[in-house]
Amino acid sequence: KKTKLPLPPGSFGLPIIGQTLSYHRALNVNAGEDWFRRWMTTYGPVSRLSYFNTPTAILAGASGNKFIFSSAAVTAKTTASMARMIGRRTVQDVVGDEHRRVRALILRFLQPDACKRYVAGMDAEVRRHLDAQWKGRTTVAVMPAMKDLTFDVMCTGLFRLGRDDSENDAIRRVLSTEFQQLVKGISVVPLNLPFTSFSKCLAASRRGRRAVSGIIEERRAKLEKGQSSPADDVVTHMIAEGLPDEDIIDNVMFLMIAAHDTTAALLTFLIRYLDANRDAYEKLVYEQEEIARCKAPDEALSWEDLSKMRYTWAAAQETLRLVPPVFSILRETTDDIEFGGYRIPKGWQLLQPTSTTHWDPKIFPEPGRFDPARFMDTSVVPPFCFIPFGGGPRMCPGNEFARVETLVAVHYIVTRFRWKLAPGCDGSYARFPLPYPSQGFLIDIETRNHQTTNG
Ligand code: HEM
Repeated sequence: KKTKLPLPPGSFGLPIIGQTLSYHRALNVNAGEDWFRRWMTTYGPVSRLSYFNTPTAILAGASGNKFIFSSAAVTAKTTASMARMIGRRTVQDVVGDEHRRVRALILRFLQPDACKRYVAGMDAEVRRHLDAQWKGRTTVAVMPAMKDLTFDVMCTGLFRLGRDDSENDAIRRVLSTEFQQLVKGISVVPLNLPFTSFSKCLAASRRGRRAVSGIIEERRAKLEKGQSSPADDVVTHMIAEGLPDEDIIDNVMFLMIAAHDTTAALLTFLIRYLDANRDAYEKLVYEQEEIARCKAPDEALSWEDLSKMRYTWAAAQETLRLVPPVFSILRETTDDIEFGGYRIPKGWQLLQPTSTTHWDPKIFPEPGRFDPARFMDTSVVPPFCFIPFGGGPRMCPGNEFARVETLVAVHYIVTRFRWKLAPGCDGSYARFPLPYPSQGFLIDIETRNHQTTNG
């Protein structure tokens, strides 16, 4: 329905370029929060701009979040670069009943009951990684190490790429290499010219898709021979449910992007904040040592152990507030909408920065301070203000998987090692658009003399 309401205030900037370059430049020097603050000081909480050559509105604050997570006239939107690298049939792209169906297929492997079954496998992966990449070393680049870890946890848990045969190891290596490249292209301008970084990402995407296609063939053969069941893993489940191969590939590619760098960023920045906040560090170590004390050497963590890690998860949530791996959420209007006294036409994008609530001193006093106590009782956090996993029907279905993985990893890191920022590493970071610390966040480590800890 057409209304007479005005468009939001703002500017579309220069043709084609709009505000894309200036916003991305700000992200690259970790000034995204300031960029939005300045924009909103000029134009107010509801404003317009041009992002990737598309009219875009910002609906800042809790009411804006609530609106985009609950309005029937708003749907998901993927950047053009993501769509070309990952595909156009991912759970994030499809809508309505199709979205519900694909999401339910994926959720079956991500809800708490499924995550319970992953704990032992995650435990083994974390120990294996710490033995291979931390033990005996004096310095560790945390982000690359966490990326390797979360990639392997995802392959083992979600995709059941076993550790027991060299073929699976080879597939892991191919996928890991291609995704390191792919992730660099998430929000670049999709210019497929020779030697652009985007063309390298597209080439990586093609190789990654071939590897995923190989996994599908192998899983289909097993299913047909009765050697596997749809309940075994998400790929076999999608095959059994009759999803076309191209859709399965798109979804596996999407899950691989969604599941590993985000959690790697959370773990890296949690380690960074614990280094800088000794009080929180001591509390968290105390909690983990109490759990370790009750375990036999080499006994894996259990689901019950995880339920005792309240302070650790509060510290992780505080990290997600301060450095959300996903800086802003993108949506699209499917109809004209009205919000805050303005009209936002059908087909516009909505760009929702998390920082407008995460860093609002009225919601989180002294927002720059790392204070896990804010999340010890989450019922006091006002609704729609803490949105690292998004919200509404498209809220991240991997939040429980990420929680379990984070708790298991932190347990072994803090009970087995001490760390401090390495000389010459300043702990700063940039966004591409995921946060990446300078030098990968380099730390000096020493092994703890742990009589009480397992592993
Ligand atoms: C700390 C880790 C993670 C963060 C911060 C995160 C954040 C997000 C955000 C902000 C969204 C968009 C939500 C929206 O549009 O409202 C999202 C979507 C999604 N995430 Fe995550 N995520 C994380 C881990 C994971 C993991 C481990 C998985 C899978 C194992 C996963 C799978 C997905 C999927 C499938 C979607 C699309 C959901 C849909 O469109 O219905 N994420 N995530």
